[in-house]
Amino acid sequence: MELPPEFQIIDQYFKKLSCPEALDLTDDAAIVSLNQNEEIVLTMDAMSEGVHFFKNDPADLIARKLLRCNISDIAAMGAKPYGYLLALSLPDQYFNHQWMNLFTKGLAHDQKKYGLSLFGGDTTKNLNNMTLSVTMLGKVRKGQAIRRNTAKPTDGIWVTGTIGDAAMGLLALDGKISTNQYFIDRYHIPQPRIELSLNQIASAAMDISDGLVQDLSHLTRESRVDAVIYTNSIPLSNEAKKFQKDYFQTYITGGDDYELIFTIPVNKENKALEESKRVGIKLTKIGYCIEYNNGQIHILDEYDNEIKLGKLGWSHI
Ligand SMILES: Nc1ncnc2c1ncn2[C@@H]1O[C@H](COP(=O)(O)OP(=O)(O)OP(=O)(O)O)[C@@H](O)[C@H]1O
Ligand SMILES: Cc1ncc(C[n+]2csc(CCOP(=O)(O)O)c2C)c(N)n1
Ligand SMILES: [Mg+2]
Repeated sequence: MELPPEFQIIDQYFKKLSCPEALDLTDDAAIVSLNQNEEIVLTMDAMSEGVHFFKNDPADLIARKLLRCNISDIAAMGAKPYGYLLALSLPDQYFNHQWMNLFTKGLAHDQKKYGLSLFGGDTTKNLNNMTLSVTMLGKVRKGQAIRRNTAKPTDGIWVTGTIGDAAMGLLALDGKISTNQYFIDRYHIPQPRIELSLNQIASAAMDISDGLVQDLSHLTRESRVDAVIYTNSIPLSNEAKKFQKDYFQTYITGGDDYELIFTIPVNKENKALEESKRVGIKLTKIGYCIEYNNGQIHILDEYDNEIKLGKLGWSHI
């Protein structure tokens, strides 16, 4: 399958600047050896006003989403968060006690929750928009990071939690559906699945930021498998079930989920379900991998008819 434009730019211009640790700029994070037993996982996610969040969103929620999007990439690699660097580029109006105090309260709240600390950063003025950027470090036992490119035909395809709630939150905040606090909370406060330890269970993993189908297409392309997924199996919240028919494409292409999508060999499914029980995170099998034919994803409805989508997910360009 063809790369979305954003990823064509990365592939064409930035890949040639990268080192082996960068994994060809095709994964959620880079992996750098720390010592004999550990590796450092490195990722960076930026957020801009009007693109990732709303200018008037409460500062503590902006801060928490910023950390959580990055933590989600660490979780996608099967690593645990260690610390982060923070770059702020803000218009004048945000450099005041009220905004800074609330923003740093949000950071402090999630630092505590996820056992993180701040290593450093940079603060600049921005003449136009607010842009916030985090570089996050995680740690993982050597050789245990979970890559995107290691799924095999017959492996099951699984997701954590429920899909599509945050995309509905965005519609609610945009006034396109009536206001719904559950969806809005799912948009503002992602739940990175860091507690889940799938290191010796999953054959490949990534997080869903751009939309389930598009992100799965990265996993299939990199792993050189195709995928079959069933619309009926995609886990929806009780709220989302109320809207299902009209908004199904939004659920699977809207993004902002920060759930994990991963593959498991069939003989390890029981182990995965034990881990799910241990941490209290729901895992759902939505399909399976088949032999490679261009990394295609076949989406089958309840009658086994294949659904074709206009767009697979979010691309910035
Ligand atoms: N400007 C850039 N320079 C170098 N590498 C980049 C750049 N932009 C993206 N990358 C790399 O390209 C890959 C894909 O980036 P992307 O931000 O889409 O990550 P993702 O994990 O797929 O999505 P998300 O960050 O939303 O979870 C990553 O390896 C990332 O480090
Ligand atoms: C105000 C507003 N408008 C639109 C969206 C939707 N959105 C923006 S970026 C993105 C993908 C993840 O980002 P990235 O690929 O940069 O990590 C998604 C789903 C939003 N969150 N807020
Ligand atoms: Mg990611």
